[in-house]
Amino acid sequence: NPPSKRVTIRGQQLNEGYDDERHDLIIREKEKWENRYEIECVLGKGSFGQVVKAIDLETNEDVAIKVIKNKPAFFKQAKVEIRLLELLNKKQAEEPDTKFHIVKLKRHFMFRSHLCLVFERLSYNLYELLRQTRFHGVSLNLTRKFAQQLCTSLLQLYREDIQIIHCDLKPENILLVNPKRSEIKIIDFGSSCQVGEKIYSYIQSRFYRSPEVLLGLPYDMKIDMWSLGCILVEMHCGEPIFSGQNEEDQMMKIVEVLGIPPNSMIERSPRAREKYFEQKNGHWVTKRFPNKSYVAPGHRRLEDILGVETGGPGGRRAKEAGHGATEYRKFLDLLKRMLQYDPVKRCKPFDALRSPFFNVPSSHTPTTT
Ligand SMILES: COc1ccc(N)cc1-c1cnc(N)c(C(=O)c2cccnc2)n1
Repeated sequence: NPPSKRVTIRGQQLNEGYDDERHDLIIREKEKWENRYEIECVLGKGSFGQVVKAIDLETNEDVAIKVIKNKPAFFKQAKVEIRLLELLNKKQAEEPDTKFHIVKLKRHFMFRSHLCLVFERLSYNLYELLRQTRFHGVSLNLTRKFAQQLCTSLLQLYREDIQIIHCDLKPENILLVNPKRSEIKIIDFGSSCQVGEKIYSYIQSRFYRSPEVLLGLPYDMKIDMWSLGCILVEMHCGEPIFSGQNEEDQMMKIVEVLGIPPNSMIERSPRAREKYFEQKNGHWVTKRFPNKSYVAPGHRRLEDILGVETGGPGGRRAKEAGHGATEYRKFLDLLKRMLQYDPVKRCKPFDALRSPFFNVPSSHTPTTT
């Protein structure tokens, strides 16, 4: 690294000057790594490190290289991601006709003390797609296509021989394969684990965090189904259904729509009494939150959020083909089964895929945003 690019902390160079102060590798465009990857630019940054755009000169493929921070904790979690993705790749290779809708990890290598994961390069994520709609949401038909692919993906993750919990499903972690098509893939298994190997209790991005995680209860793959329900409402309405500013606010926003959680969940929860609920006349009620106004529990109806009888979200889909009350009722029924408080009652991917919401003659489903 030329002296200008070298970073020193108290006179010490970080990783011989290759790393910046956040333990990320300093990326220099046009560099060639491992005499194979021509580096173009940084696509994005995350807590794990950064993603760079590159060309694999050996295969002439466009790739995305996830460059993990040069820190033990991130290295360790990335090794988990590699193990899980290699398991999924193996199953995909054994079952070429099975749809996984999960990003393909091509290989990994060490470079200047950074673990690097080489992925097929995908296009932009569903949050960026929502931004393109000025956060008005995509059509019900496109939402249905995303829903079917994501339910299919969860079906594979739930399998007895896989049992992977993604733990961070959100629009930013779902990427279009091609900017002009509706095919999507799930990325970023950096927070994932397998059932029986759960080590963290503080998981999932807040807006998509399941009730059982908010309550500090045991969790399993069902937490991803909760996140999926939240994502599907957001994809069609344009904004998150539960946009809590902190965990208390998150729970309250869920209570506004779904009412008070089941007694069995509250009574088993170490956090419930401390953070969210108290008993009054033998019933569980929400704690008073000063300077906060919430709709009474269960009084913000999902039917109204979707605009089932009123022309869709904000009435913006009135009279639009494929957006009648009948279609919305099917969508509503599926969402109510995904957004069940009790993970035992929450629908499984196998049942979700049999929802009437997915029975639409293909000739009627033009894809528009
Ligand atoms: C256009 O693609 C991207 C743009 C921005 C960012 N941050 C990532 C990507 C991108 C593209 N292709 C991919 N395969 C990936 C990933 O697999 C990925 C991204 C972040 C974390 N983990 C995996 N990420």
